[in-house]
Amino acid sequence: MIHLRDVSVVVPAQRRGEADRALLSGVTLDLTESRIAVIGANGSGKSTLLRLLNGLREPTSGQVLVHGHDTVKASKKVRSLVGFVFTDPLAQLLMPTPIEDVELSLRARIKDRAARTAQAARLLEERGVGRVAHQSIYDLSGGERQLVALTSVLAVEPKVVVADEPTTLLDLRNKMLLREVLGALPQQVIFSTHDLDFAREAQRVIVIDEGRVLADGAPSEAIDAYVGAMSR
Ligand SMILES: Nc1ncnc2c1ncn2[C@@H]1O[C@H](COP(=O)(O)OP(=O)(O)OP(=O)(O)O)[C@@H](O)[C@H]1O
Repeated sequence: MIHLRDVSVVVPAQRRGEADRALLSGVTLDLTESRIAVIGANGSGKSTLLRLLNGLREPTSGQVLVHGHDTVKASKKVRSLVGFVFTDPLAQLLMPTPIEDVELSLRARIKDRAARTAQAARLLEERGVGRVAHQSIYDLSGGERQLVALTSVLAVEPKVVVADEPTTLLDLRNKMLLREVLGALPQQVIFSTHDLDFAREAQRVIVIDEGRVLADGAPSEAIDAYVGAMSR
């Protein structure tokens, strides 16, 4: 459960004479549903919103609470509660091979090395990427990489998974597979997407426009509001 209270994110002017720039303005949201999609035009503020949810970005004003923990004051706790999946898995895969990457995620919970390796192998197997466990991450397909990144994120057993356009770089087959995998997770999943069919699978859709919430509610109504706004 995540609550945003009158959150704004403002970046200071880069040059003299320029105004400060608000990336998000006065956003208040109670994120309680188990599947929430965030949609909006390029540059509308979707990534900025999602990054607030695990403390990757701090609000300039207002507050973000994750299961009661303030993302600024309790950033370490919040990062353990919220796993973040990036559009490009290479942005988050830190180790040369999948098995090492998942092992790294498991380091805090499993001290014994052999047990950790065995668990990493089991988790990769469960996600259908066991056969590439020892391959270089650079030799994996985009779909395999995204599944490995997700395996590493899930290895720390977060309560919430936040995914920033997780299917954008994937082909149709892998898009479908990842949608299925995310759909089956027991965790709360909050994702941004430009794929309106994917957004329709959520219980709730939030439309961001120029840093503000333009619409928020059942998928069909929120998507209609978005399409209407984009057609104007
Ligand atoms: N650190 C920053 N400093 C200045 N501007 C920034 C910063 N981070 C993001 N922006 C700007 O804020 C706006 C919103 O960016 P954001 O990445 O949240 O959009 P988005 O809705 O996720 O876009 P897309 O669909 O293209 O991924 C963009 O115009 C971006 O250039």
